[in-house]
Amino acid sequence: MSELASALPLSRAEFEQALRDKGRYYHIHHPYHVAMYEGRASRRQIQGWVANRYYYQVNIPVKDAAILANCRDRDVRREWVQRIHDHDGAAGGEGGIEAWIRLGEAVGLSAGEIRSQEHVLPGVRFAVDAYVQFARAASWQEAACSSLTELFAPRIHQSRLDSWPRHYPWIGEDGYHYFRNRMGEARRDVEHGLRITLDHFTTHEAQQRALDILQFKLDILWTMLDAMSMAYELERPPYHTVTDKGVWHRGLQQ
Ligand SMILES: O=C(O)c1cc(C(=O)O)c2c(n1)C(=O)C(=O)c1cc(C(=O)O)[nH]c1-2
Repeated sequence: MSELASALPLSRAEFEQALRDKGRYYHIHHPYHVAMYEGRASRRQIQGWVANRYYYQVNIPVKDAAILANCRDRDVRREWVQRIHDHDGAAGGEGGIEAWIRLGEAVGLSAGEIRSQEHVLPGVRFAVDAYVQFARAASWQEAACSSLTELFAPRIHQSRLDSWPRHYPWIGEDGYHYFRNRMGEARRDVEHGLRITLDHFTTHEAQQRALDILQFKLDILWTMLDAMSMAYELERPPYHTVTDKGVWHRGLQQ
């Protein structure tokens, strides 16, 4: 192929397909996640996942606020702001963060324990912080593109709804609201994020960058589960060779 031909951009449909093809690296394939939906996860592994993922949940609206702060397009902001309401809860309604705490209670954690972030591992914290930092520093279009792992999220939420009640009857029914709510919200979010991405990244170089951005986000999700595998599956939490106490820091920006 000549250099000129290789520099041609993908068509809109081909570019969308290339983004969707990144789904093969989604954390649904991480062994920690596979163990959870195949019923091989211990109670402690599920509790550890829920407690650690709380840090992702509370940072999503902060990340979305950073996108809004960088965006001068009122129409985009009007649509994007809905994501903050979804997680923080609009007046009178429960938001995703509250629903996540209910999931935590349903798996046997207390609300205080979850909110304190005492179980959040440094590796999870660093991965999530990298996502928020990226959204602050990047253009709003690039940050919107980084949310596109949500293309693959309805399937992962569905996999939990299909398998968890069967494998883990000890989890209370009240815990499943979060996953149910996200099925519709993620589809709507992704339609918007995809529109922005397909409109903005139109040259060959820009499309390659969008694919790199999506890979960066996939790396974040995968790395979070790597940290959890070390702590709750391999029993090698940070400093395990030195102490059995969780001495790591709990965040410097509380
Ligand atoms: O449970 C999951 O596996 C999962 C994954 C993702 C994702 O792919 O980033 C999100 C969510 N859940 C989620 O609940 C959510 O609200 C969410 C927002 C975003 C984002 O990047 O803006 N990703 C995700």
